[in-house]
Amino acid sequence: MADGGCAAINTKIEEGEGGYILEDVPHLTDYLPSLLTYPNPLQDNPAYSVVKQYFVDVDDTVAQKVLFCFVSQIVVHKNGDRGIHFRRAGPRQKVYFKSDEVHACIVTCGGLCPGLNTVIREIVCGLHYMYGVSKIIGIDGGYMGFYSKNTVTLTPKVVNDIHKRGGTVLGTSRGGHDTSKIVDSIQDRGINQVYVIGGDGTQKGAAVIYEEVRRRGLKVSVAGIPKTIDNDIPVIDRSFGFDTAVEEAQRAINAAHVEAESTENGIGVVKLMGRYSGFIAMYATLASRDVDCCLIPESPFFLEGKGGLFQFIRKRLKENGHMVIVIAEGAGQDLLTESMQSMGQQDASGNKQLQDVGFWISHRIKVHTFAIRASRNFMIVADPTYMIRAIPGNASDNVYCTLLAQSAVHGAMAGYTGFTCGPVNGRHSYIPFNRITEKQNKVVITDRMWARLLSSTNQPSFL
Ligand SMILES: Nc1ncnc2c1ncn2[C@@H]1O[C@H](COP(=O)(O)OP(=O)(O)O)[C@@H](O)[C@H]1O
Ligand SMILES: O=P(O)(O)OC[C@H]1O[C@](O)(COP(=O)(O)O)[C@@H](O)[C@@H]1O
Ligand SMILES: [Mg+2]
Repeated sequence: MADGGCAAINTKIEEGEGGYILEDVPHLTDYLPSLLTYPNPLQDNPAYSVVKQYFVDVDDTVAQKVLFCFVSQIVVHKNGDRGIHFRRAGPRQKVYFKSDEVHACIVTCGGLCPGLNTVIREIVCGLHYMYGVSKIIGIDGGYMGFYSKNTVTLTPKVVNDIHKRGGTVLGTSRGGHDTSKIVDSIQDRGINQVYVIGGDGTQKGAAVIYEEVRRRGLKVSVAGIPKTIDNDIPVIDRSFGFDTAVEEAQRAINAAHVEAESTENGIGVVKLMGRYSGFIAMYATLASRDVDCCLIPESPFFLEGKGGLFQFIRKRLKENGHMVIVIAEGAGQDLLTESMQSMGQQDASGNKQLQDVGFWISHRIKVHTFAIRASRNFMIVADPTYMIRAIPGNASDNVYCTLLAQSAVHGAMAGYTGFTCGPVNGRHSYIPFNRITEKQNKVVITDRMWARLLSSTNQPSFL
């Protein structure tokens, strides 16, 4: 696998007076200075021409943090508030591609996520209806599809209904990122806009594709659309599909709760996705109100002794006669490796493969409650992990996916490249790849949201 970092060409920082910093994204003219520009075809589009100030000012930027002690604006110009800013997403007055010159491709990589098909649909429709583009292809089966599979022709008709389906119509995969073969394929096929939909691994892959494209001096825009069901991508407000996943997770929690409360001392355990971040578990718990204890990777816990999980289970069963435990898949991995042999295995993309915490914890609880006769050992273990991500996006995610897709299309048409897009403080922005791949967004257990959870479940903090 290639290494995703090349700070020199990925970092474009502009500093203004008074501490203003723009973490800008690359532009094709950074290495192809004499490119021609064309008027944006949207200016003649009857739907958009009525909007006042439809085009985004080239100098508009979005503040990462709104400093209320200074100016409390989110969109500012150069020399505005101090702090980090990103370029505001949206249509520009000038574009760097003629409609009939564009040959776009779309690829989806990594794990599934609700809304993937909506993003594909809206890139195709955005390119077609807003910019008059007709040459759009889909890459089959993730990065490796660039060099090992045939492409799929994408038209508004082909993608018309796909947002109603879960998964990705293009297929996806882990591993197989061969930068030079991918860029050879881009070059050989005459592709000049690459839309890459995927998580942190995918965006690292997109960054190296951009670097190689630039090294070869190609007029190719590489645009990323961040995807992760775990909501662990930093900088952006939230990731698409997360809202849908939380909603679906609630259904599983409800089922576990109904089962648990229907029997004496019933315990429902619901295992949810969240490799390194417990956002799905935390939000599903807060939303459902049926959960007695939520365990996430960011908050270590222990089983035995004073203040431990077993003591809490005994107390809750005594009080309520049943309980529901939600556990994120990455929680308690340190405890598992102590009691099981660590496998240390990785998937094809190099992600650590986790041991099954749902199976482990339910087994440990069963043994404990049996020993103390606190329960008749009735236990339901719900593992809806794949059910919450293999579904279509809900209404809110679908609207969000549309905005993301349109931001990416506007950015590529305006000649930006090596960027990913997403809402920052509610405003869609173009963000350099390195900013979203250098770290993960995690639940901060000293923040108010986790405190709200602790107070709503009244579980121990295990500190
Ligand atoms: N550091 C990296 N450099 C280049 N490609 C990468 C890197 N990490 C992951 N990839 C590629 O990105 C794709 C998706 O990565 P993966 O981690 O499986 O999912 P996600 O993008 O959802 O995090 C895979 O094809 C993988 O080979
Ligand atoms: O079974 P798979 O495809 O490896 O997916 C499992 C993983 O996918 C995730 O949903 C995250 O996937 P991504 O990194 O692709 O966003 C994790 O929560 C989970 O550990
Ligand atoms: Mg990932």
